[in-house]
Amino acid sequence: MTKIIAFGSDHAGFELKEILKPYVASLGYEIKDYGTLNTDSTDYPIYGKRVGEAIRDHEADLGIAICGTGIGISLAANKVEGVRAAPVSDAFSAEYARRHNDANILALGSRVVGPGLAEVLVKTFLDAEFEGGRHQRRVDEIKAEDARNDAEFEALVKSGKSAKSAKSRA
Ligand SMILES: O=C(CO)[C@H](O)[C@H](O)[C@H](O)COP(=O)(O)O
Repeated sequence: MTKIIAFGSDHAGFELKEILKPYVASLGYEIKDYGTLNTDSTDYPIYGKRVGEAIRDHEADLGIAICGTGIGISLAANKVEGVRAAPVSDAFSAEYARRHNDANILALGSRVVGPGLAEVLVKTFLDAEFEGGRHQRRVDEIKAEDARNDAEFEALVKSGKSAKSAKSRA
């Protein structure tokens, strides 16, 4: 089944978003655009939230969120339950954000990376697969925190599926 990629950006990321959308479509993905729709000054939390909610609500499989640095929009997206947004500007991190962290949103800084590197980062991210195994346990621990479910986190630790106890981490 064709995977759906949710795009979102603020004004700083708009032009890069418009460059990346046809590129990602050419790779065989379906595109959904959650704005912004022009370069008028706006606020990145709006679009980080929208892309995050698209992932949470299963409207899209993965997201690409763009602001000037990639930081603000990833901070906003990461407030949405189930979102793991990774601000990335190198290919190694783009690959391992998927392989080890099961990141579901790639956050890019349009003032950090040019369009050529951005395409490499996007393709690397989309091509990589989550490895599971020991990484699943760690992502599960993030999910437990994500839901602010301390009981679930403690249960994971007690079950022995977690590497260390919560106390030894403190
Ligand atoms: O990078 C960003 C947030 O992390 C934003 O895209 C903006 O670049 C930054 O907030 C500056 O915004 P400006 O209004 O374009 O100066």
